[in-house]
Amino acid sequence: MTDRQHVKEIEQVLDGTQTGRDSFVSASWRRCVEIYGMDPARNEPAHIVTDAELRDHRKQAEWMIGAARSSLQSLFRQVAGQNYVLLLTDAKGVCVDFFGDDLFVNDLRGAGLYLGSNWSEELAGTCGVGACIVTQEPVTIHQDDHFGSAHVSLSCTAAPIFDSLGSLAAVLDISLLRSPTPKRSQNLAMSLVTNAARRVEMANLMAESRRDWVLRLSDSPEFLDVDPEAAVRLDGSGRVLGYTRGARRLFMEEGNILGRRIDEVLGLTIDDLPDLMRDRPTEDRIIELRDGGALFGHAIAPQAPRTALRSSRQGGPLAGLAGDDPAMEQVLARAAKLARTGVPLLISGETGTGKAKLARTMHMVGTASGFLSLDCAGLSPAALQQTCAGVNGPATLVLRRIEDLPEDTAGALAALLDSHASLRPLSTSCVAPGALGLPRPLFHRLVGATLSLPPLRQRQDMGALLDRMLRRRAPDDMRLSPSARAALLGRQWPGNLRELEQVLDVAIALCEGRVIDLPDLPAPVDAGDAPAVEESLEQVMEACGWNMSFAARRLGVNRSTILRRLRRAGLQSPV
Ligand SMILES: Nc1ncnc2c1ncn2[C@@H]1O[C@H](COP(=O)(O)OP(=O)(O)OP(=O)(O)O)[C@@H](O)[C@H]1O
Repeated sequence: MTDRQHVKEIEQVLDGTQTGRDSFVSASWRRCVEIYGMDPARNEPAHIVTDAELRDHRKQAEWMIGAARSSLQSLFRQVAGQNYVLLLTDAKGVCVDFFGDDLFVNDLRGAGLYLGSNWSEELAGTCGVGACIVTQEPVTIHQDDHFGSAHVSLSCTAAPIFDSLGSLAAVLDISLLRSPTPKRSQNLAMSLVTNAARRVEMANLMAESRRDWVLRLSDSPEFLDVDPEAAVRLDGSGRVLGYTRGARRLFMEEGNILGRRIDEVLGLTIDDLPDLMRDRPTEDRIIELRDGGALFGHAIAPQAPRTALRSSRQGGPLAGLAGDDPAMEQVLARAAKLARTGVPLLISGETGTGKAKLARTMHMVGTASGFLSLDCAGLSPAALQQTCAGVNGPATLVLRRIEDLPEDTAGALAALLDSHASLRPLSTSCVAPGALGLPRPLFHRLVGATLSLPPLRQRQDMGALLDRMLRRRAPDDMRLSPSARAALLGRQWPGNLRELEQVLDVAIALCEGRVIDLPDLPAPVDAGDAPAVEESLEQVMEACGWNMSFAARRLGVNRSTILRRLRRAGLQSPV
């Protein structure tokens, strides 16, 4: 297109003729003439700020330049050899960081694709950065989409970067000096630049959230831990302190979520966050949305310790583990006092009573920043060492089902704890401390104090637990009929909280309307099979007629574990 044709098309657009341009281009042309008073025939070169002004702009944008650097570097590597240049501009359109091929520096500088160029729309006319600042959306301004004829050889694709309060902070632009004619040739550039902008927002949110919770969200479990789509920053009471643009889009219908509590927009509370930490399988970390959809969540605990809880009564994550139950209150008050010490702890209780959850929550209110969690069944010395190899600095080591620790790993674990004094072990076990059968040296490295969780059937806060679990799993207005509630309160719950969660999941799935009734409840599993946690191995064996398969099933372990435990305890069948 010649300059004359370009000017003519701009005039047609101003007269209201549709010429096939994207609407945001036509709108920008109109602003250029009607608001900034620009002449379509102009051929002005790029606007470059002075060195002193550039220093000022860079200084103001220092935090953003830092947050964006590694994303820009990786984006530049992806487009290496394809003549793309990357510009990071501040919210006013001044280029504060730049990645381009040294071979073309003079050409790039001449075209304004360089440090210090000012691409605000009121100076440069229609351009990628300028249109992005005005629309706050990603845009491609391709060749003669540009207003000024000086820029019509360029193709510029720009995406906005927002700070965690939702204000425009910067623009990331990827440009070509010369490009193929079809605009769609820049579709890949658009996807690269929007993804890079999302990662910069994420890096920025993470950097400013060291003392707060971050909840990262993704609709696919594969990307949850590596490249999530959205994130929110939460204070200790679950209020939203900041978010990425992805989260703003996600909660669009909720309006502004800043300052609101997360349970007002998602089916979870701050107390649920420990369940969404990385030690849980990704596919278990599901969060229900209010519109019936679901997302996967990854919660990252504050890295710096919060103020100590003097007692669980004062609120906070530990208090969220129970309602009004005297036994739980005692356990949690003790847990709150022990959480911030380095004392090794054993948490015992029947299967599903919430031992692992209590361990994670204690880590959260404790002082250690690192967090490791290992299942002891079948754990080899090599796997143990490999998991703990990268530890530097204070870390919590959760050892789940310590009673299943293979004999040959016991020595390695004792040695590891001796060589890593900053590792604090929190072990969980379904058998009473006295029946653990661990070698004495290891036992005393693991059990400085004990916490024993009551079985669900003995808890007096089951009503509150039921309501809380239902609120988290079902739509807001779903409730239990009085007879369904009474039936649940009367059950034995050999699988404890885990079983309760599963029964509710089944009931929610089977329920036709909004009221869960008796027929929706799955039948209780035979309470006679329930193992009593504090039962000794000998008692279990006797109850099972010394049949190892029965005993294995009753304790929820395999036969070889029973054999090993019998050997350790020096027990033999009386017949
Ligand atoms: N206080 C609680 N309130 C609500 N749900 C809970 C609570 N504690 C645990 N849960 C839920 O119950 C289930 C079992 O919890 P957890 O894995 O901590 O039990 P556990 O005692 O470690 O089990 P096991 O010994 O079988 O490994 C989990 O899904 C967890 O989210």
